[in-house]
Amino acid sequence: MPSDDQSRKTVAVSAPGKVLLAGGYLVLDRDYTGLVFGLDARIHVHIRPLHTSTGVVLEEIIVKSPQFKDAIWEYGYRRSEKDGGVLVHPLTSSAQQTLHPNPFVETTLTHVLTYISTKLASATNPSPTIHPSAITILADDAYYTTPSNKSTEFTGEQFKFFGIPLWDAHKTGLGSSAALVTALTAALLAHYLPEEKLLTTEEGRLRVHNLAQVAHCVAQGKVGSGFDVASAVYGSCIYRRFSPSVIAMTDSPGTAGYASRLRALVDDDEAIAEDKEEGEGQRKKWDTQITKAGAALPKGLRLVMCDVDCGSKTPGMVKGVLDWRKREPEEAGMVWTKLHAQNEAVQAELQHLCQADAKAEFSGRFDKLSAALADVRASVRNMSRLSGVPIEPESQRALLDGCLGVTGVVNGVVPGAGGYDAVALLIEDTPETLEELRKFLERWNTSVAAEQAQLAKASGVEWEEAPGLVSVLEVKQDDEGVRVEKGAMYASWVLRREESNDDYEP
Ligand SMILES: Nc1ncnc2c1ncn2[C@@H]1O[C@H](COP(=O)(O)OP(=O)(O)O)[C@@H](O)[C@H]1O
Ligand SMILES: C[C@@](O)(CCOP(=O)(O)OP(=O)(O)O)CC(=O)O
Repeated sequence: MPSDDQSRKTVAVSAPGKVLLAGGYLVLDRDYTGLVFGLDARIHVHIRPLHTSTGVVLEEIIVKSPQFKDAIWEYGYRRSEKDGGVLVHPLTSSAQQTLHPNPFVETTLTHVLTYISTKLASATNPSPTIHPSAITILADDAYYTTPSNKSTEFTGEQFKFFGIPLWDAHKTGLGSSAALVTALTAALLAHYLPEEKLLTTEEGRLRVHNLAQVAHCVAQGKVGSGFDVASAVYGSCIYRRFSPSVIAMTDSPGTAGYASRLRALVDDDEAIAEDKEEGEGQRKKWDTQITKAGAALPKGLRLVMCDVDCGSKTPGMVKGVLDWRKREPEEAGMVWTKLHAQNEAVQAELQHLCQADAKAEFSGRFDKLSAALADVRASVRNMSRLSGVPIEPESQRALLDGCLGVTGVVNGVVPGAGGYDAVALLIEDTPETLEELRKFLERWNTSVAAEQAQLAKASGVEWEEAPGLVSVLEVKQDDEGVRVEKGAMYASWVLRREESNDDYEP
């Protein structure tokens, strides 16, 4: 076995989910910022060398999500000629893979392996071997609504077996794809490159950020602002996006010179980067601004997410809002300006409260914050009404208003793109407030279920018991971005599924 293969390490990396508390839609435009909190729900990626029992070296990477049924993706890869990079293709032997591709995994492999191939290349070894590996993805529970009728949980373990295929899982909207792409990017870099300081230096972290942004943008069709990848890398922050032109590489993997261009882009390398429009030697093409100061919650306040087990399709909503903005620039411009000022007022009040932490707590301490969030909600509803996109739909408005009636709930918003994803509340951080909130949601669910049953009866439809509609997600704000984890905590998951593939059978 070649010595560079032996030097490859088994590595585990995790990255956090997110909630965009303020700045939805506006943050798509570089003139505006978004306030994003990282969460303690993380996506974990474990990577190890893949050795075949025969010793035959295959160009293959196997990716598994063992918490879900049938979630195995097998990829072959090959270096393309003329510096075109590494092309990754699904191995067609897996029928599931054809039916259920995983573009986020595939695109990340293509881009990160291409980048790695340029980093490993040297004058004496221009085409270094990329050895096969086995990757395991594990997600904290909060990313998916637990199916009420399929509790196949392994007690005492950190991760849950969901008992359903990934494509049937209901997402809670915490940003699984951005956390996955970020953790996978960092894990691949740490595994294949002989680097110790990937996540402990600013430069290393920036490289993970740039590469993950490119891979996520390509997989997602370049519709997002990248706030979710930024928070997966850096944790909570105030985010100003990079200019869209930064990642406007018009060619695709496999075209001559793609690998060097990708490397130049990711490393922001003036020696190789050529930007004919902006002039040569333009270093710092990446103009992302990530500010950690000001993206914190004061002591005594915590974030709570309430899952509504429904979900919305963000790209369609983004299109709807942007189409309206194009159609009605004056009307939308007024909403943008007002909402921006209100978002900034929320940021300013949070900062003020953080600085005043040392002072004694007093009742009414969060009144100003509550009012600032109410202003934001009013403008978001206005945006909803004018654009015709259900950003804070009526049912979410009623839920938020209902929660506001619980003592200790400061206020809440439909985060990010809004719609029917989980709502975010800021509450006083006491066990009593959380308990009261849970009780309120139980009553809420009972009354919604009763209402639905009555409607069904009136229309003559057979009634089945309604599932729990709204629940508190076990998740909190957490400041830390992508980090290296101890591999040992994944051992049972990495091994269990290999020993017993029967577990995948329905
Ligand atoms: N546990 C997982 N294992 C493998 N891929 C996953 C996992 N969770 C999410 N993904 C990938 O991320 C996609 C969901 O991304 P997206 O629709 O952007 O939702 P989100 O808002 O959670 O990011 C899935 O279709 C899948 O490709
Ligand atoms: C509209 C947006 O500004 C915010 C969307 O935030 P969400 O948190 O709703 O995102 P998804 O996880 O993709 O559903 C689009 C963007 O900035 O990318």
